[in-house]
Amino acid sequence: MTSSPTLDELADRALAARDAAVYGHDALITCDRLVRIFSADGVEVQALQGLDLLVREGELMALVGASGSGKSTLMNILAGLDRPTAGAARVAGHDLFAMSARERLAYRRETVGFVWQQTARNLLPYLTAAQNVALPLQLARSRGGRRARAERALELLTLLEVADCRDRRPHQLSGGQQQRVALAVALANGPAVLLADEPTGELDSHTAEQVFTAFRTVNEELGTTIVIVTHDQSVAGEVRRTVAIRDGRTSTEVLRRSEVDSATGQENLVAREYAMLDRAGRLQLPAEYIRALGMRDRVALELEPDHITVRPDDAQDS
Ligand SMILES: Nc1ncnc2c1ncn2[C@@H]1O[C@H](COP(=O)(O)OP(=O)(O)OP(=O)(O)O)[C@@H](O)[C@H]1O
Repeated sequence: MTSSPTLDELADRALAARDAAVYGHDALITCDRLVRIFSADGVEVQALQGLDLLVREGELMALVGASGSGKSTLMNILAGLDRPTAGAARVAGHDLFAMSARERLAYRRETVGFVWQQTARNLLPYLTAAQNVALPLQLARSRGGRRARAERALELLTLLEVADCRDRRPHQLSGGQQQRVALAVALANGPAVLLADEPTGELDSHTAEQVFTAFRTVNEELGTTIVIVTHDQSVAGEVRRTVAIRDGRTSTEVLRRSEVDSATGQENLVAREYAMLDRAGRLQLPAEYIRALGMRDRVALELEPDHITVRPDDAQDS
C-alpha cells in the first residue's frame, strides 16, 4: 500500500516543479508540441503534428525531410508568416502564437532574416544589390541616414564577397551572386536568427558549395544562428547538426564532431545518429531500422544498467 504524501512532501514537490527548468528556457528557438492544420475543401491536413525542436544561440543547423514532411510549414511559422494551430513557438523571446499583427511585422523586420530558394522572393528586380540591402534598413527606420545605410550595405556585401556587384541589378548577377546578395539583405538589420529554405536548390554543386560557405562565414563571423532547410546532402553533411522531420515531427538527428586521430594526428568529422525522445517518453525509430528487423505493432523492451534494448516482438500470441 502506498501512503499519502505529507503536507511537507507536497510543498517540496510544488517547489521542485516551480524551480524545474521550463522546456527550452535556454534555447533561442523553441518549438513545443507545435501543430499546424490546414483545411482545404473540407479536408484537413496535419502538416505539423506536435513538433518539438530546440535550437541554441550560435548554432548552424540543417533541417531535412521528405517532400511534404512539414519543413516549409515550420519555416513559415518561424519566419512569422504563418501561425501555428496549437503548441508553442518562441524565437529570441517572441511568442509566435500570441504576437499581434504589429509585433509580427516588427519581428519579421528585426528579429529574423530569410533567404528563399527563388531569387524573385529575395530581391527586388529594379533595385541594385546595394539598394536591395539598404531597403530593409530604411523600412526598419534604423538610425543614420542614407550614407550610413550605404556603408552598412557595402560592409555586408564585402563580407559575402559580392562588393563588386553592388551597382548591378539581380538579372545582371549569377545565381550564386544573387543568393549571396540575398544573404546580405537578410542580415541587414542584424537578425538574431537567419532562416533559409533550400537556398542552394537552384544552383549547381560548385556554386551551392560557395553559397553554403557564405552561410558558414556569417555564422562564424557574426555569430548569427542559422537554420537551413535543404535536400542537398553536401550541405546537410557539413553542418554540426542535421535534424530530420518525418510526418510533421522531428524524428532523428545527426550530430557531427571533430575527433583527432591519435595515431596520425589528423582531424576527422565523426557523425552519430540520435533519435528524439519527447517529454511523454515517445521515441520514433528510424524507418530503415524498423524495416530491417521487420518490426511492427509491438516491440520487446529490456532495461539494462546503461541502455535499453529494443527487439522485434517475440511473444507468442495465445
Ligand atoms: N496552404 C496549405 N493548404 C493545405 N495544405 C498545405 C498547405 N501548405 C502545406 N500543406 C500540406 O502540408 C504538408 C506539409 O507541407 P510542407 O510544404 O511543409 O512540406 P515540405 O516538407 O516543405 O515539402 P517540400 O520538400 O516538397 O517543400 C503537405 O501535405 C502539404 O500538402
